[in-house]
Amino acid sequence: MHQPSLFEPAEMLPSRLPPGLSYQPEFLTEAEEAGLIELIRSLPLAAAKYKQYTARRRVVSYGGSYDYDANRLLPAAPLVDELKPLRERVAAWAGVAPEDLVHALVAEYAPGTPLGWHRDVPNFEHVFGVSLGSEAMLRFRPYPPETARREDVLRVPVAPRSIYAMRGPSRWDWQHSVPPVAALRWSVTFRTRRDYHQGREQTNGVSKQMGSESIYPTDESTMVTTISR
Ligand SMILES: O=C(O)CCC(=O)C(=O)O
Ligand SMILES: [Fe+2]
Repeated sequence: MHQPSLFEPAEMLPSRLPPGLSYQPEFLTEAEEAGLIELIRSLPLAAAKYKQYTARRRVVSYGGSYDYDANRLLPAAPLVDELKPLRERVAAWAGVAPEDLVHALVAEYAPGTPLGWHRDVPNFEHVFGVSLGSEAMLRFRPYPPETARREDVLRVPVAPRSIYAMRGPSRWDWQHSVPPVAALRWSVTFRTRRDYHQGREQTNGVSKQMGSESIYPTDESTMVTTISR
């Protein structure tokens, strides 16, 4: 379960956060950020596909690639060596072993690129996201959507060089989205396997039924858009 930590200086955060969300600014130095951006520019990013749609952000994934037609996770290339130092840093921050971060997704958002409302695919449990380049707004709304009202949407600005964690309710009982970014931004998200945590921690009754996934397409990586408000 999420616990408040030193990483959450109250003055940096909106007054309400979805439970289970952690955020820390200045996780990386500017030099580290610049090095990562240079690396990402050399990676084979490609416009992601979601069923018949092509997403506007460009991505490359490591450790697994979700097939939205077959609704299953396919093997993907292992993490490139150059991203292993970042994975170690993220793992240390998150309190997990580096190799437990089995999935990594590098995403590039050109100016004007949004990411639609979704939950990440149910094969994974915790999600840790490092932001590079420019600020974005992460929005959260309760899930399932029919219970959501406009005033339930919470906005969490994520700065370049920051890191966030989505665990517990923020990961399973809320959807998230990113409205069109103003300037070029990248995120590197790492995920643990869902079954890795089973038996290790209480889930506090949080619903993790996969059945809902087919009704509301929920993407980890390649969603164009689902329901916008
Ligand atoms: O860019 C971000 O920080 C959000 C990424 C995201 O939600 C995802 O890849 O599932
Ligand atoms: Fe996501």
